[in-house]
Amino acid sequence: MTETWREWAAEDTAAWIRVPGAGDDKYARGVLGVITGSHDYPGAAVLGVEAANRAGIGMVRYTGPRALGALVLARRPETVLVTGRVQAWLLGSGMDAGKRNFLLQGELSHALASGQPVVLDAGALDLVGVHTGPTVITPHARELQRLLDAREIPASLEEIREAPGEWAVRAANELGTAVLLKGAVTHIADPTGARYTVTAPGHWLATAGTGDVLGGILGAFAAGHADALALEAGAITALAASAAFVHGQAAAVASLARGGGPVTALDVADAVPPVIGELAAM
Ligand SMILES: NC(=O)C1=CN([C@@H]2O[C@H](COP(=O)(O)OP(=O)(O)OC[C@H]3O[C@@H](n4cnc5c(N)ncnc54)[C@H](O)[C@@H]3O)[C@@H](O)[C@H]2O)[C@@H](O)CC1
Ligand SMILES: Nc1ncnc2c1ncn2[C@@H]1O[C@H](COP(=O)(O)OP(=O)(O)O)[C@@H](O)[C@H]1O
Repeated sequence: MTETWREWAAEDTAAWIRVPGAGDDKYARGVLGVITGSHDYPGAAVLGVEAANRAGIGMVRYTGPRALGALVLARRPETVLVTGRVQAWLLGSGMDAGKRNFLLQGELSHALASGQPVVLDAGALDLVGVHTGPTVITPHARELQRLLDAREIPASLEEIREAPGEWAVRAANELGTAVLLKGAVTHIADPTGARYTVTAPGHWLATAGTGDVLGGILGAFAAGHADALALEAGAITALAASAAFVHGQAAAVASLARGGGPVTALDVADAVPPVIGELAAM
C-alpha cells in the first residue's frame, strides 16, 4: 500500500508549544525523568538534560548512572538527582543494552511500568514492547535494523535507507508504538496511521550527539503535555514530529549564527529557545 506522508509544518508545531501562564509552577509545567548515559557515553546524559531544559521544562530529574550526576550538574545545576514524581521519561541515550546491570534494568523497568509517556532511545530501544504508557522510539536506520532483526524481521540497512517510510510504518505496526526514524528526512509513524515527515533544513545535524539533543527536546515536550497524553496517547506522534521540527530549525538557527557553518550538538540545544519563541508567537 502506498502511504501518504505529510510534511509537518511550523503551524503544526506551534500548536504544541506550551507557554507557561500565571498559574504554572515547575511541577505544572512538567517534570522529566531521565535515565541516560553510561561510562562509555557520559556526554549523552549531559546533552539530553541540556536540551530538555532548553526546550522548556519545569524540572529534570536525572536518575541515570550515579557517577554521571556530577557531570550533568556541572552543565545544568538546576537538575535534581533524587527520584520522585515525574510526568514523562527519557530513557536510553548513550546506553548499551549489552552492558545493562541489574540496578539499571530495574530502574528502566520501573519507568516503563509507570504508564507514563516514554521516549525510548539508543540503548533502551530493546525494551520496546514492555512499555505501558504512550511511547515513541527514536532509532536511526542502523538501530531500527537491529530492532527488527531481533524480532526476526529481516531488513538490511540498505533496504531501510532506500525506503525509510515503509520500514518506519512496519516497525510501528509490529512493535505497537510510535516510531521516529531519524535521518535527513525524519519519518514519524504510528500504529493508528499517522504518517509525518520532517525534512531537515540543512545537513549539519549529521554530527555526534544531535540525536541525544532530539531525545531531550522530545522528552520535555512529552512531560509538558502529560495531560493531553493521558487523554489521547496518540498525541505522542504529533509531539515527536514537533520535536523533530524544532530540532531541525534549531540546527539551522545555530548554523546561521556561525556564518552558515558547522554546528555542535550543544549549539543545537542552545538554539532551541529562539525557535520555540518564534513558534510561540505564531
Ligand atoms: N557524546 C556522547 O556521549 C555521544 C553518545 N552517543 C551514543 O552512542 C551510542 C552509540 O551510538 P551510535 O549510533 O554511534 O552507535 P551504533 O552502535 O548504533 O552504531 C554503530 C554503527 O552503526 C552505523 N550507524 C551509526 N549511525 C547510523 C545512522 N544514522 N544510520 C545508519 N547507520 C548508522 C555505523 O555504521 C556505526 O558503525 C548511543 O547510545 C548514542 O546515544 C552518540 O549520540 C554520539 C555522542
Ligand atoms: N544528513 C543529515 N541531514 C540532516 N539531518 C541529519 C542527517 N543525518 C542525521 N541527521 C539528524 O541528526 C540526528 C542524528 O542522531 P543520531 O543518529 O542518533 O546521532 P547521535 O547518536 O550521534 O546523537 C538525527 O536527528 C537525524 O535526523
